[in-house]
Amino acid sequence: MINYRPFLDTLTDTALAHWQAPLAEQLDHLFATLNDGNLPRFLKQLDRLPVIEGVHVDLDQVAVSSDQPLSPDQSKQLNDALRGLIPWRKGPFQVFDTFIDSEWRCDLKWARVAPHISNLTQRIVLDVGSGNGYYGWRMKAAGARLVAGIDPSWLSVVQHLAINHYIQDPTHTVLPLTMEAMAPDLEAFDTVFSMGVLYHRRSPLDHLAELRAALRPGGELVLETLVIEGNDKEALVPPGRYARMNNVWFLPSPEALVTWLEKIGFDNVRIVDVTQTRPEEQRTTEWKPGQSFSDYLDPEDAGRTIEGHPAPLRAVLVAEKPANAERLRRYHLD
Ligand SMILES: Nc1ncnc2c1ncn2[C@@H]1O[C@H](C[S@+](CC[C@H]([NH3+])C(=O)[O-])CC(=O)[O-])[C@@H](O)[C@H]1O
Repeated sequence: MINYRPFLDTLTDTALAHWQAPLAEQLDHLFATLNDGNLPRFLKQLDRLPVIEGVHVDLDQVAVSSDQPLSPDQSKQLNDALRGLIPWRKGPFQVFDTFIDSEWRCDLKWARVAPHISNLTQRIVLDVGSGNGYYGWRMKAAGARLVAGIDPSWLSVVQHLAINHYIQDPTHTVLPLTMEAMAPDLEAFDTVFSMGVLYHRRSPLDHLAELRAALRPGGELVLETLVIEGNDKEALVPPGRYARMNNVWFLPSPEALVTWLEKIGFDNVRIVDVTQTRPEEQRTTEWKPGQSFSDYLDPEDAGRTIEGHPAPLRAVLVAEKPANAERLRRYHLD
């Protein structure tokens, strides 16, 4: 249903060549057994995207423009098709004369992350929970050779296709996979990002082990997640919801996260940023109507969520898989 062949072809002659055949088979099986009415509905929006000539791409701004101004018909078709893929949680994107003002200002997170990571030039990157691939474009702008985003949300997958419809880059994709469903132990990526995913996992240590298994020895993990203030032994398991999300499991302190990473076999673990989420970064826009960050906080106390938990605080950690890491057994806990 989605042609991943151009991406699969880019894996030839890379450290991911051994992933090509199993991934192709996994995607074939996924589409052969798929029973999801949303995907065809989302894909229909791609057919409405107008043909536009003379496209220029600015990946730093995640912007596409054209030599020629768009005709009123082209502008309307473009805007209608992109609005057909609302809600846009991640962005922003400038798509010719349409500015997708997404719920999240992902450029703000990228500005917190980018100064602390290894140079991405020519690196092969995995972005776990990539959403619609906003960060992948920033990684490509920073020189990455190949970026594989994975995200189980079909809307995110199709939003990526809408943007890549004009950028036309086969070396950046969003695959409809969870981390758990990805081929285990690829041991091939130079950098693995997991941003905004750890707290959604019931077994966060298994998630860290899976991330480690995807990295080549000497590769770098960039981990971003919700945290709490506390000592190196503390983590919050919020009873019920957290900031109205019903799938939040573990919010460790940054120091506890360091301990978890070291226990799973990462070296040189560093906490490089801790930032309180602010309403400027996550808010309702016309591209994501309905409730957003401010509605998730206690109206009387912005330091608390609506449920009374500590308000969202996010940390970025960077860690290395030891260069001489031996293949560890399943779950890497031994
Ligand atoms: N098991 C899983 N495996 C892979 N992806 C998953 C899984 N579970 C959920 N997701 C996906 O992870 C993303 C979490 S959002 C972070 C997006 C981006 N990284 C960001 O940092 O803004 C959370 C946030 O908004 O903070 C969603 O797109 C899920 O579909």
